[in-house]
Amino acid sequence: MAKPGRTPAKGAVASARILHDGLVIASHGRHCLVETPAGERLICHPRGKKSQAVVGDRVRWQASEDEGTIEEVVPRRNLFYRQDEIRTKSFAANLDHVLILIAAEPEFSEHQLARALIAAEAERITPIIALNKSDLAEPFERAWNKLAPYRRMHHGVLPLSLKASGEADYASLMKLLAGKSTLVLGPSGAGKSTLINLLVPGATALTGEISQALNSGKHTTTSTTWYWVDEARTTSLIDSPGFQEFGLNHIAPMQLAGLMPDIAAHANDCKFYNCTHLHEPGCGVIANVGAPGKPGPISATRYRIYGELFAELSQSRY
Ligand SMILES: Nc1nc2c(ncn2[C@@H]2O[C@H](COP(=O)(O)OP(=O)(O)OP(=O)(O)O)[C@@H](O)[C@H]2O)c(=O)[nH]1
Ligand SMILES: [Zn+2]
Repeated sequence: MAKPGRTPAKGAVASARILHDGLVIASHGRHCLVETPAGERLICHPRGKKSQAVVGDRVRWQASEDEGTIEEVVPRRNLFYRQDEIRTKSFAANLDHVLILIAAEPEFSEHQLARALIAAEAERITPIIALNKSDLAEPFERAWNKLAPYRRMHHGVLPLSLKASGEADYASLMKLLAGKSTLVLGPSGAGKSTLINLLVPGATALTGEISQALNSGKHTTTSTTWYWVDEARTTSLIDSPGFQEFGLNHIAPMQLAGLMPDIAAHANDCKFYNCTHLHEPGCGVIANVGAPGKPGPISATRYRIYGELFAELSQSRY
């Protein structure tokens, strides 16, 4: 925000009653940082419940003193969120991709990965899985093998070594991400900061400035931040914590199979139209689950995750 033209916008103060376009690039509590089409940034407050915005939202705002009020949130094309028994947490809106970054080390949780992929499918957001630290040969091979079912699914897996081959990784990431808005998620230690700093030099410093602006000088971290990768502002990365405890309470148990592509591929071959794929005779899913020594199109682990999630989501409904 120290960049010329990017200070909280004094120039944005205009006569009242005029609505301006803006993009929400960070939020903290109820207020957010809004960027104007000219690249100026200012703090805005929601007018009421209906104008509560999240990062990635396009908004219409009105100037007030040196700040603004959000008068309207433009209808979203999608909203990536998680939901547990207690609360709903929105990560970001209007996304093209969710990039899930995991690494050879520390070992990742397949359960957590499966949950994030399901949440992305539910909002029709294209997921990308990247596996970092390919320089750690042995753990990488183990993780790569564990990802076999995901490599076979439509999204594939992108191998990275962000520290060892930054330049090559920059090129392969940009090939996928150019012109798109991508939310980056990942467990702690996978290399999320390394990735963001590779694509957005100075991102860490920028985050500090943004959270200071939003918290009136206090040093607390903002939960979600939008970064432009290019000067022309066509490619963006959104950094958000919260890969852990990925609640899927917003998804109905009977929706689940359709959101897991390897299971969905066989879910229409069942004898009963309302098959839960848990125990029914003539189930096309069960018939395609692999067993030790007999790999099937659906991995035994993926099928187990399906069953566990089905039980969890059935329980949370009552
Ligand atoms: N061997 C190896 N280490 C890497 C690679 N990329 C990142 N690291 C290291 O992994 C550690 C974690 O990287 P960060 O970028 O801080 O990870 P993060 O996901 O942001 O982690 P949190 O800050 O805990 O959320 C650091 O010590 C990095 O130097 C890589 O390609 N290979
Ligand atoms: Zn079935």
